[in-house]
Amino acid sequence: MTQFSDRLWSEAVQDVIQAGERMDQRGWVPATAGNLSRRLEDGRIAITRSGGHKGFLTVPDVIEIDPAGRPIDPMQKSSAETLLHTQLYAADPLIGAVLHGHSVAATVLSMALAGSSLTLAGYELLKVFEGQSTHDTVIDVPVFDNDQDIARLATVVAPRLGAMPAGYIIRGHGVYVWGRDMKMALARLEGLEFLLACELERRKL
Ligand SMILES: CSCCC(=O)C(=O)COP(=O)(O)O
Ligand SMILES: [Zn+2]
Repeated sequence: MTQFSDRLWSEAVQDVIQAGERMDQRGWVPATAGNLSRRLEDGRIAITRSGGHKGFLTVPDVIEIDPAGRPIDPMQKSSAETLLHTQLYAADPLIGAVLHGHSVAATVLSMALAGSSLTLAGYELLKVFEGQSTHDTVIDVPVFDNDQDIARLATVVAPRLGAMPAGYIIRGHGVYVWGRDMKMALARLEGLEFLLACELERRKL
């Protein structure tokens, strides 16, 4: 490994650690919930180890996987949801970071909804999502039933991947959001979580 690629790896690991801290500050990664990944400019993928608190990540908690989701070191165990990250990287070469959190709003709202999508309309903050320039728009956020078989869940997610400007929700579980880099993924996650919290509040009125 060259000095240059070492630097890339260190930056990616720091991005993941800092994003985990930020998600924890917002209450989106309770207990051992959530997982985070970052694709490097050279194509390598850094992802969180399975288990452990994502708000207190250290350098060895971020490990390298190949594009199929296999840890480069077979002794290491990457996130149980690794395939949901790698399917996004495979679908879009512009994606540089993927975040998964378990917020109260995403969990409660998706359990209250019967359908396969949540409609968000009229919010100024919708403009945080790709291609949106006005509040006067409607975004459908896909909601998939939870499944402990992540490979099977990935096959259910796959057909809708092209039309997810705000990410997607797994019912009773959490959200998946991504971006061209970690900063963008965090902004989108913050935007989606804000809107989910708004929807939850609206239902109480
Ligand atoms: C107690 S959280 C259950 C697993 C999960 O949904 C999650 O996000 C964390 O799994 P990981 O293997 O990435 O730690
Ligand atoms: Zn999860």
